Amino acid sequence: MQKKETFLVNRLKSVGFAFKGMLILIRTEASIKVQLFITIVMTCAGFYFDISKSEWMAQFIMIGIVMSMEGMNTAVEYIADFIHPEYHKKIGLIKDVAAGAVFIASIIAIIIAGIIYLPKFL
Ligand SMILES: Nc1ncnc2c1ncn2[C@@H]1O[C@H](COP(=O)(O)OP(=O)(O)OP(=O)(O)O)[C@@H](O)[C@H]1O
Repeated sequence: MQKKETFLVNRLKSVGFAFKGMLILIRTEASIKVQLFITIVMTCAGFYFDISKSEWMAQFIMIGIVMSMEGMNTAVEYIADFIHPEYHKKIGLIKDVAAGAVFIASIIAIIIAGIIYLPKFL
């Protein structure tokens, strides 16, 4: 019983730390702010064009992937700046690759948005 409570308390604490991390991202990262704005716009567009259940799912999956990738990219940037604050070719490469991962997700998100919304204009 004691062990189970400790496990639960630890899980709750982890959720608290994760929530704190999410707030830090929203408060400090310009890209996350932009993505949140895009999320609001796309949600309004979803209601306006009355998109289907599967279109809502595709839209939110892509929003989730892009924003999570952005969060991981920020974490990589923090690690890189912490372990090597000075200029280094390898740090540049590491940051570029992490940013590239966000870029891939963003391109797919734009393609999915095109698949959902372009037919509504044609
Ligand atoms: N210490 C470094 N050494 C070498 N190149 C670096 C270094 N820091 C940044 N760069 C280069 O500058 C680019 C931008 O890095 P920066 O840390 O400013 O990210 P950012 O543009 O602020 O990203 P985000 O908008 O996602 O926060 C990197 O992708 C890399 O090419």
